[in-house]
Amino acid sequence: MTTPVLSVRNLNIDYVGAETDFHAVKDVSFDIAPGEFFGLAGESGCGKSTIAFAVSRLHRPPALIRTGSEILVEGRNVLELSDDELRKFRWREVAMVFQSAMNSLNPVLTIEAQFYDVLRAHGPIGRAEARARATELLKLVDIAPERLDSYPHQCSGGMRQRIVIAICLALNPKLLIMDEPTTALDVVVQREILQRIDVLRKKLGFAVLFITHDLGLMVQVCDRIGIMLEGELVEVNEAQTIYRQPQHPYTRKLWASMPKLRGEQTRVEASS
Ligand SMILES: Nc1ncnc2c1ncn2[C@@H]1O[C@H](COP(=O)(O)OP(=O)(O)OP(=O)(O)O)[C@@H](O)[C@H]1O
Repeated sequence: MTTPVLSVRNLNIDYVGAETDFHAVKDVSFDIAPGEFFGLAGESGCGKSTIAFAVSRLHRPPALIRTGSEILVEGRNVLELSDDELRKFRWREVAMVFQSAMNSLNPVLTIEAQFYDVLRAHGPIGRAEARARATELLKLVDIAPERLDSYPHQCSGGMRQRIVIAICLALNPKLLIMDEPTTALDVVVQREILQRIDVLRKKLGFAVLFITHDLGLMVQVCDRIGIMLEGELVEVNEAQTIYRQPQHPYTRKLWASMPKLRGEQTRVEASS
């Protein structure tokens, strides 16, 4: 069997308070295979983002990962990495697109400079080489190279989001975490971006951890889906099973709370 790109084992996370602790993630375990598109769904507050931040080692106090929890990326425990190892781990092994990623670009730097910052932070690279690499990366997300000279405010929301995704792919990560990456965008742009990601992960081989509360969107793009309820992972199944034969009563309840989908549910497929 191939080693999973991500293996989460008995993950317990508390938010430590002055009086009491809040147990936000409760003994969660799941695997993501290389190249797999894996979704985590559940209502707001069920702990999805807390998991995403822990996997990228971006969690901050008061979040506290309990002893005994394991997060393995290709078999290596992320929770034991030193600061130096962490610097190499971020972007190279795991890259994360946040909820409001399109607003995370630096407004006073050109797109080229923002690519340069990431590329240069991970090894010596000249301006010309960085520009060539950035051009290549922009092409992957269907953006013309002239945009390298633009500032973020000169690009649309959907374009900025695709630029952030291209920056995330700059160092060929094995896992791309996307936490509600398209929530602020209209449905057409949202769909286009997810189609692009689907094409890219097939072409480049990275796996995706996709987080959203939109189960309908999730079944269209994911291979497998985990359903979370109040910090617990209550069901993990193939996307089609989640759609056609949901096993857990809460998964059925989630569907019942969503507007009815009409006709056959088909996967999002796009040509490369
Ligand atoms: N800094 C914090 N301090 C205390 N509690 C927190 C903190 N951040 C999150 N929580 C709590 O932890 C729980 C899980 O939050 P989390 O953001 O992971 O949920 P989520 O499923 O990602 O929600 P959403 O879909 O709204 O982003 C929630 O009850 C939230 O209120």
